[in-house]
Amino acid sequence: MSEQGLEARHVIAIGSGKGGVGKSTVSLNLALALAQEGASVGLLDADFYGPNIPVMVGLTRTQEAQKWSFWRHPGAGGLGMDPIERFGVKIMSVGFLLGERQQVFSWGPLVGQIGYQMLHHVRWGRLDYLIIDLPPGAAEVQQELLRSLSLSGTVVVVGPQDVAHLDAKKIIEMLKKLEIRVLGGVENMSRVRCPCCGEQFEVFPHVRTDRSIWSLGVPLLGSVPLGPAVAHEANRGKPIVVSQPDSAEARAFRKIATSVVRRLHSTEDGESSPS
Ligand SMILES: Nc1ncnc2c1ncn2[C@@H]1O[C@H](COP(=O)(O)OP(=O)(O)OP(=O)(O)O)[C@@H](O)[C@H]1O
Repeated sequence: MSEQGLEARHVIAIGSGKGGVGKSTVSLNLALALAQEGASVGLLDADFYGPNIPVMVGLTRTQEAQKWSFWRHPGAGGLGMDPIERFGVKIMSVGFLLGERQQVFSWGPLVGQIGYQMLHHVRWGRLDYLIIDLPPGAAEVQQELLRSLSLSGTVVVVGPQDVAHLDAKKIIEMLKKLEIRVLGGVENMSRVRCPCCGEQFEVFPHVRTDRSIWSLGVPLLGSVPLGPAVAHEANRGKPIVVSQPDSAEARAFRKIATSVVRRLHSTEDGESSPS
């Protein structure tokens, strides 16, 4: 799709019902896995309340912004803004424009405008995929942002807890109402992998299928185990897909990338669910 500054074949938003389930981790590692396959990839961190992608790629801004500047579209006499390239992915984040500890309380009315600006007034160049990390939840802010985007589809990230699925169902209902396609779900931190023997086990009680998002016919794109290295590497600014490409977690992210591409090229909905 091509509209003003953005020329992307596919724009994919990553959402979650709850915070902390790994939405940014999935967004980043999915973008990197697609880039490793030779695609031209952009990543827009639109998580207004917790823009964590900069930290996860080793970039932080300490200086607080005094006001939000609206820069103009590059083609309309404005300068536009360049994304920052890390590990082969072009990145733009709310976190590049605010201080790391800066809290903004009144995003509400501006979200649509800022979302549009970060999408269309940034010099992304030609992209195969633009991945968008949404704020968690299904409130007015998320709806406003989603309305301002022209999406190929969405991916919903869930944790292994009953309540994570309960909240994720709300975002799926919201996407249905907005007539936005759900490409599938990612189950993150579903199992813990023992660093000594590699054996995997569940920490939380298994979510009953009828209470899970899979009961809504959402296809499972892949499951990522809870691996301490994912968090350690992210804190060092080195995403796991880049720093430990042979790990079980990196392999899981690459499998998710393959599933996403497959889903983009299929028109069918409602596939497999986890056992
Ligand atoms: N599979 C995993 N194994 C271990 N740690 C993980 C995994 N996935 C994510 N984490 C860690 O969990 C924490 C939360 O992840 P992340 O920031 O991606 O969540 P989020 O859903 O985007 O949160 P929020 O929306 O509240 O910002 C981070 O410290 C991250 O490194």
